[in-house]
Amino acid sequence: MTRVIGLISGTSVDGIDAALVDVVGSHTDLKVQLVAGKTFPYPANLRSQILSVCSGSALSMAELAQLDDAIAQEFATAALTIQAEYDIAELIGSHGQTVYHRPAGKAQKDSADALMGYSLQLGRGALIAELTGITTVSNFRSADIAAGGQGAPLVPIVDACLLADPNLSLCIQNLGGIGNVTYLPARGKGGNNDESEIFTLGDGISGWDTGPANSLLDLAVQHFSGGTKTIDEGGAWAASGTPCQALVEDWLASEFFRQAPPKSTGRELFGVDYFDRCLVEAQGYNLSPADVLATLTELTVASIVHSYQTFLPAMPDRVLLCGGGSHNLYLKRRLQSQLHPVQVLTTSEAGLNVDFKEAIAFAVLAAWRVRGIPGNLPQVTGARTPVLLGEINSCWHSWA
Ligand SMILES: Nc1ncnc2c1ncn2[C@@H]1O[C@H](COP(=O)(O)OP(=O)(O)OP(=O)(O)O)[C@@H](O)[C@H]1O
Ligand SMILES: CC(=O)N[C@H]1[C@@H]2OC[C@@H](O2)[C@@H](O)[C@@H]1O[C@H](C)C(=O)O
Repeated sequence: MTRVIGLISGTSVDGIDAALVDVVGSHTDLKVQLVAGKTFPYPANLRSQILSVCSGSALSMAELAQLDDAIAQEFATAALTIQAEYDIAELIGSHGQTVYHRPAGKAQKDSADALMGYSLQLGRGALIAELTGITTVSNFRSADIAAGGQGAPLVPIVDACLLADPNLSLCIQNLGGIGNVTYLPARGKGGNNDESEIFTLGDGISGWDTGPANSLLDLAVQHFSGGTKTIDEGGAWAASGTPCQALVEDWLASEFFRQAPPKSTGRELFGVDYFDRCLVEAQGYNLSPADVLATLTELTVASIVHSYQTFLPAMPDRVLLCGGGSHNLYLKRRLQSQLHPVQVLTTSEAGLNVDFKEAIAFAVLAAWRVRGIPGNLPQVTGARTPVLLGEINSCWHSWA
């Protein structure tokens, strides 16, 4: 058993999810026990600095260094706090804070080469290791990208190990700032049922980013509330509106939703500029703020359902939701209605906490990294091969 701390702040930039996890086994025998989980909100000024960088504001090198260290310090404090009342962890897996994600894509003008991806997560692991005295694995996406992959999503392999069902095909649908799905065929049907090797078992598994989940909803809430609210609690505001289907259909016709996997995205596409364009287009339909929120919720729902219908071999038997959007009851209800007769539940109902699944996944990926086990699924990210994910920042001084 290895006690590991998993740390991540996602595209919602709401704070650091920290999970103290006991990890046992490796692939199909993988077991995790969540000892403690807590979200540490960013200080308001740090959050707005990060959001501004994510929306394309320029930064000097000195400001970049300052931001990187400020984030690393918050992550280190989260790690020290989460384990304060428990036996200390041997390892940290820190995803860091994504501030820029450029997916691998089509050839650049005048070049035969496909454009390589680039993804930047701040909160350097070396500083977290130094401040906590715990060896820290960080920078998880770069090796997959160097191998020609998208660098995302990375969680599907952990979903496969922890959630695959012998009899039911599943979609594990994350509803964070951005949405992503892992498709898991029933283990007993068609797929390889080898208990020892996830990369052959990975045969029928697929996964990709589905598009915006909450990023546009949060921007809309902030806009319509004059900055007094950050989220639509339970989806109540959106539930009081009516979605404009004509707008949803227009938006769904855009390139990202038509693109076949492997694909990933971020706030670079579904951020402030996209939301501003949505607002302009909504003006033509005379929509109230509640109608705009309902319409943006419907975009999330339609993009998910459309991508399952288009890119999966068959609709799943069951969808398990996770991420903050699984607390949005209106979003959940609309998904349930559009996916009918597919059953919609949450990963918590399958034993994996909806709020800490991503942090748990990076704890597992860190444990694999130090044991020399690759962590990407090439058929998901598009990488040429499985690769070791993450850089190990050893903490020598804690051994002295
Ligand atoms: N009670 C709630 N009601 C409605 N929405 C909620 C609730 N709780 C969380 N959310 C939504 O979930 C978002 C946070 O989700 P989460 O923490 O999973 O995102 P993230 O991890 O930052 O994103 P990503 O998975 O894209 O990296 C919030 O910004 C909000 O929109
Ligand atoms: C670049 C980046 O941080 N991508 C995140 C983001 O948030 C959701 C979606 O976009 C997903 O693909 C990815 O995160 C999860 C943790 C992943 O890699 O599986």
